Amino acid sequence: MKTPLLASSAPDAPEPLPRCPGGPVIGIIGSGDFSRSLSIRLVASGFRVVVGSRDPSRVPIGLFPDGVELRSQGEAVDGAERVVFAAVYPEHYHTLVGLRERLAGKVLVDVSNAARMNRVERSNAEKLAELFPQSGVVKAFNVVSAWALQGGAHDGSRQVLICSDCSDSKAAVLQLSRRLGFSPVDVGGLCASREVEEAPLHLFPTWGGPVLVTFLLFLFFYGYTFIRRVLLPFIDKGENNFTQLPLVAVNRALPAVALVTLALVYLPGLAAAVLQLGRGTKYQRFPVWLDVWLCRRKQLGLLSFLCAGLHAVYSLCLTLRRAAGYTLLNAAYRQVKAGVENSWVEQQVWRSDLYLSCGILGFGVLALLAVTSLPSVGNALNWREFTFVQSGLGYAALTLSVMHTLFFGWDFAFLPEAYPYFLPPMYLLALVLPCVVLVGRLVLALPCLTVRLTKIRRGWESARHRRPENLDAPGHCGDV
Ligand SMILES: NC(=O)C1=CN([C@@H]2O[C@H](COP(=O)(O)OP(=O)(O)OC[C@H]3O[C@@H](n4cnc5c(N)ncnc54)[C@H](OP(=O)(O)O)[C@@H]3O)[C@@H](O)[C@H]2O)C=CC1
Ligand SMILES: [Fe+3]
Repeated sequence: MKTPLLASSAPDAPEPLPRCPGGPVIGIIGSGDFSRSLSIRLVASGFRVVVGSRDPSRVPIGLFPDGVELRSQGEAVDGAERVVFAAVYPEHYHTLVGLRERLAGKVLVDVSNAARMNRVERSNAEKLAELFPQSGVVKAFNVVSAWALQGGAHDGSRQVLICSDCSDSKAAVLQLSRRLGFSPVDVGGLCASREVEEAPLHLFPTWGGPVLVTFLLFLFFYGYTFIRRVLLPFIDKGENNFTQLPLVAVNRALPAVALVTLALVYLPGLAAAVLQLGRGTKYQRFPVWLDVWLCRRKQLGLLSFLCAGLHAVYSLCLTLRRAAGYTLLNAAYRQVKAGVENSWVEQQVWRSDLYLSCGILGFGVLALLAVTSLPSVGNALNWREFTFVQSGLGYAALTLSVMHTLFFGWDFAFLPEAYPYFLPPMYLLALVLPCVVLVGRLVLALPCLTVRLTKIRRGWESARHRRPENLDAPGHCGDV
């Protein structure tokens, strides 16, 4: 129910709130972005909401969903049954001290973030608890952005870190966040709030390693093509191939990076299988580097997809280059001069069609993999479907990409001119790791190894491990 804009903006002239039937009333102090997004989520989850503003007449009620009451700060606190959110920046907390008595006995939720990392002073939540000693201050929801709150994906996958020194208040907020469709994690007392407040300041913490690996691979392949096709021919014969640098060289490096990165997605799974086979048990932790690598496969896969996508776009643009026009004209002129009427080479037609077809199919499968790595899509699949997509289709994408590269290379690797300055063609280098992975996968598919590995993964242990104390040893961290 939408209230007409309040006649009175004086906070101390409380007007009884109309009590409409429905869920519990939640109070929110502040009418900014977070308040708006939170009220959308609360209303969608069946709560009633009363928002407290310093000046309700200045806040356009249309920005809030139907049913939200817009009142003074004091009225919002009084109207809330138990839980009140402080959706204001922490530097303004002191302006709320006039509400101390009215907030006594209520749960006061602090949603603020830290302004910087490694602070020495107390956390915002600890400061708020000092200002409001009679309220149960709880730190929560700060890791969720206003945008994610509005998104309303009630899939329970989004974690909310919660801490408080008051167990009753914490329990109330844990329950509330579950009803809002989040996955609450109790991280202890209010002393944990400093870390919780700094959590949103980390920038893509799981992407650093994969991005660095992809960047270094790009530098390597770009550097290799620069030396082999530009620098050495220039020093040796004075050839000017520098025009290749902005586009052609980039488009040579990108597919190589995509291929190697995709191989890096499947290599740790093979290494884990080999370790388990060698150890004869799955109840031993993997080395830390392997654990970390296993946990970064999704990021590596998405980066491989990005490079493959860029390669596709670059390749489509190759014919738009001025250089492509000149090369075609020159070739046509030479052909006319030589009196050649038909330049059709059957073998080359097969080669280019096969190479393009494998590339398109490989990219399509890779796109499917990327889509299923989205939590909302992945969550809709059962375990068998997810394994089929991520492992079965993953190897299909790798095989198609290897075939695309082999058709591209054709018989070139067998010609002496493929090795100028004793440097092999780049596509051969890019094929090494993917071929190792594919051969490794085939070897592991041998029945004797598959049967043993399946037994190990279902809990069987070789004789040297079968001791009673092993029964409660920890399992491995990454799923393979
Ligand atoms: N936006 C986001 O994505 C997220 C925000 N947060 C946290 O939520 C809190 C609010 O953020 P957000 O909603 O984005 O900020 P906004 O600036 O959009 O809103 C803050 C609100 O605070 C109220 N307020 C109360 N007292 C004062 C005062 N003295 N001076 C200025 N404003 C005051 C104002 O409402 P009025 O004028 O009606 O009184 C204002 O609209 C912050 O602590 C932030 O760290 C946490 C996670 C995500
Ligand atoms: Fe290609």
